[in-house]
Amino acid sequence: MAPRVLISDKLSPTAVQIFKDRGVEVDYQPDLGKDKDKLFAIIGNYDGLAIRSATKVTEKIISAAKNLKVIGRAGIGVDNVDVPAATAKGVIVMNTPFGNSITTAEHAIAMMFALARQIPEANASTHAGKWEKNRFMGVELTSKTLGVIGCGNIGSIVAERAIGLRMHVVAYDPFLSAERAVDLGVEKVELDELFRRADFITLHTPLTDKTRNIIDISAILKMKKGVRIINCARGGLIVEADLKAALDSGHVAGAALDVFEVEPATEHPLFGHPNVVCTPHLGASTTEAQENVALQVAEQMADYLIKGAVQNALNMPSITADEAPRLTPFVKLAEQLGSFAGQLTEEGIKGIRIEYEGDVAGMNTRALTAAALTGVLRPLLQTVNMVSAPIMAKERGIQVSELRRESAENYDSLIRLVVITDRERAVAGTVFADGRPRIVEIKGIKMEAEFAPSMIYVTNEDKPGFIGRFAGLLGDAGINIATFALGRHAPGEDAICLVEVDGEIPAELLAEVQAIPAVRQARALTF
Ligand SMILES: NC(=O)C1=CN([C@@H]2O[C@H](COP(=O)(O)OP(=O)(O)OC[C@H]3O[C@@H](n4cnc5c(N)ncnc54)[C@H](O)[C@@H]3O)[C@@H](O)[C@H]2O)C=CC1
Ligand SMILES: O=C(O)C(=O)COP(=O)(O)O
Repeated sequence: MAPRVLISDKLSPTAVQIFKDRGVEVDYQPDLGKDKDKLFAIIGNYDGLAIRSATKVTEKIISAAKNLKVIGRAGIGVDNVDVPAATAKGVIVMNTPFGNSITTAEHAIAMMFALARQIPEANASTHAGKWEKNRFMGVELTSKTLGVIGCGNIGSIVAERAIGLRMHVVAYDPFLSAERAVDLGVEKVELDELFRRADFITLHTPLTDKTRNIIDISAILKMKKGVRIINCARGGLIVEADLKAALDSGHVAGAALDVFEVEPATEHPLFGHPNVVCTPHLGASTTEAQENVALQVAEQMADYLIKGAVQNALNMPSITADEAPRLTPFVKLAEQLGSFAGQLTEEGIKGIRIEYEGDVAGMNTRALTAAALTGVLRPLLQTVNMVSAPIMAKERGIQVSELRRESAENYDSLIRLVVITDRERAVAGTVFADGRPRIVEIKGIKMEAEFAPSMIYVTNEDKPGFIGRFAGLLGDAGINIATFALGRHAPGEDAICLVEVDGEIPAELLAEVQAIPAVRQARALTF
């Protein structure tokens, strides 16, 4: 069945077309995002949800999203999505990190000019036939200092444009390297210094617990009297009541706000203030940016739903569309090896080491490790997947490590999964030329078996007579053997057998196998 996507915010028709072209069923309801009850009622029908900022994807919505696999944000900020809740539920959250950044940077520059020359007020006055030439006196931007808070994609475009306007740019961003600052031509400073020196301040950080309320009254009091503030990032970065007080007192000469603490903002204490310029979250609203983000989000979501490719996900390693076909059998192998180990491990797992040997060591091992963890954890957590497995393992205190070797002894590629409890148990496998995963080693014993829906795994002492009795019990129980794989360390030592059977394995049969004197353990496994 074709995957189904709901678009719940206004997106360019390009997105609808791309979904259709790629074989994804699409339901375009551009106003639905505003109706959280309706969204809650219908979200269970969809595999994908494409949004902008109006749709709030809360934990409650995610809990009702029974089939959801991917949330695609046609834009940058994902503060309207409960990403931890999505991750816990195994839902990928992806955004389009560059599609609207130039447009948003241009809006910030436009807002800076609007403030400097009071363009909106002058425009309204002129339209009203007042010709108040003497009322409006602006300030020049040239030679002024612009403080950029958050110098990532958008902040650095704003900085470049401002330098072009002959402004001096100081930037505060803990993740901005000294080299990047030099390349951009900005001066990297601490936040207090930025507050002290800037004539204009523009915000370009995401809204996080660290950045929320970054501009409050104590910050404002560190700023120059007459500072002008521009916010085209997120409303929660500024304490709006503090900003109003500072505008009223004249400490802040002007503010330009594209974003608000509560949106849509239809009434607000700053509305009507003569020194405040407002736009209704228009930062990303140009034809070009909306084409970019719609096209990109639809391609990314369709690639994931149809081909398993992952791009620009915030909670899952990337898998490109090119590598997906080659990686897929190894993802399956890693998950099945994990599942094998997970089904056999009853003690608390302290750690998992995944060893990649040969060609597979050069592949996307982050994705493979996520798949292996999924397999290990599935017996405990039915809904775990590659998105949620790494965080679930971390929450359970399981230390995960990867080891890569360029060459493998007997195969082009080998994955060995080692589960560490009070001891270490290893299982290894490969993918043959037919694209099908095989187990090739269990506890250091070489053997070869395919993973099958119903299997019996037996460890025993290598003694004559065991196989005959074991096969006899299966025959007596009417269980047909499909394949039979054996391995042992050395004559008379530890031996294992992995048998694929048709149909389910009754518990009584397992108990009978377990009672054969040479048998150490007999377990039913499913893949
Ligand atoms: N008004 C609008 O329509 C739009 C608003 N935005 C907003 O702009 C934000 C920034 O977008 P990008 O530049 O693309 O993101 P980005 O991730 O490229 O850059 C954000 C920068 O903020 C920095 N940062 C993080 N925490 C910080 C802190 N505590 N103090 C100072 N800097 C900090 C990061 O190091 C990073 O360099 C988005 O998160 C989104 O909320 C984005 C697009 C449109
Ligand atoms: O991309 C972002 O972060 C934005 O804020 C743009 O929001 P929008 O898609 O215009 O609702």
